[in-house]
Amino acid sequence: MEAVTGQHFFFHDQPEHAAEKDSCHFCQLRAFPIHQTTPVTIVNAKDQAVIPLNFRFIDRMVLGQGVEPAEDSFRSGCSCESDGECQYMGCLCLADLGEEEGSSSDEDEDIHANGANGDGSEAGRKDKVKQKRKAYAYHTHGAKAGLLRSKMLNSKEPLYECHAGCSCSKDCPNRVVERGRTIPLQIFRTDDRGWGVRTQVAIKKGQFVDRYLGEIITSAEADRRRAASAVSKRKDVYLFALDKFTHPESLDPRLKGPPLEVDGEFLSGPTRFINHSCEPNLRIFARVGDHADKHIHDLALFAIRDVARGEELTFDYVDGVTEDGGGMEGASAGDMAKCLCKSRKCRGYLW
Ligand SMILES: C[S@@+](CC[C@H](N)C(=O)[O-])C[C@H]1O[C@@H](n2cnc3c(N)ncnc32)[C@H](O)[C@@H]1O
Repeated sequence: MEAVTGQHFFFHDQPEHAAEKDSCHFCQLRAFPIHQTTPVTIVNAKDQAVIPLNFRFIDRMVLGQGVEPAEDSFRSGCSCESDGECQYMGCLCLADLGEEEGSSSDEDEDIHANGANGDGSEAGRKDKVKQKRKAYAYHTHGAKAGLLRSKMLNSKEPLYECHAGCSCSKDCPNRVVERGRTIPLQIFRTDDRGWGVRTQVAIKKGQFVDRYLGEIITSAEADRRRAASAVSKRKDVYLFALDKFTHPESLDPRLKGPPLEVDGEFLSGPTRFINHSCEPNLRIFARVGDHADKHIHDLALFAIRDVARGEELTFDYVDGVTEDGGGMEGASAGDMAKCLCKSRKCRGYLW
């Protein structure tokens, strides 16, 4: 670790080291536009290991061969007249959501705190309850503004957000993932699971942490990479299928399947180093901006409980789903990767 940090601090601002600088992980992280306010740091106080040299930090998805975003003619966005409208029926970005059956307890908190026009009046509260409202994912008011509402935390529903093609501003409350990471993270060497990630600030339940980035590849290319990997189960931990909207009868040929996959093994952000826990503090959600890009939807990590500053971040790699419903039948223990999460709810194996 000292060897690489020394090179970075003493040589990477010199033009003759440009090639070396390009492959330096510290320089890649420093080049992120949000580095000054929201840095990602790397520390190893355990051993001499360094981040794999064939890995590169990126801050946006990379589209692999044969993967195309939607054509401009298929793009759309909402035409809401103000940011506040982007949580109600009529915002095109929420068009795929069912209407809510009455208000949830989460919404009641917003209503009681603010009333219809933010004046806290009882009349305003009643008006607001009467309004038809879409199942907008985030709290809009008060201390919880921008946090995922409780009912979303346990849901497998995708998050629909406004985006660059919309008429609302970049401050629209429905652009939480789009605005990006606001939490400084540290990649650190764990005692027993290689690298892990911890937060440098306290995180609130429902707060967005970061996206899982990587190279978006076709399913054929993902299969090829699995086969080429010496231990294919190991390859699986870096591959995530973008299958949230995949359906064999979809009218969109790109959503009929098989889905595209994200490979974070060699190109990714800090979330690629987050370890698994059977009792995690984060959960991964599918997030879509422009509906024309559902085939390349985002994978967004949110806190599902309050997380203390310095705590290691984890998510459940299989989101609680085991092939046989939780038991170990059908697979021999020798094939399975032992889980070291040490939680009370540990299932014993990663997959
Ligand atoms: C996506 S990577 C996470 C970062 C990884 N620790 C590293 O050093 O690059 C997944 C790999 O981390 C290790 N890992 C993650 N969570 C684990 C756990 N709960 N128990 C044991 N190993 C774990 C396994 O080796 C797994 O294949």
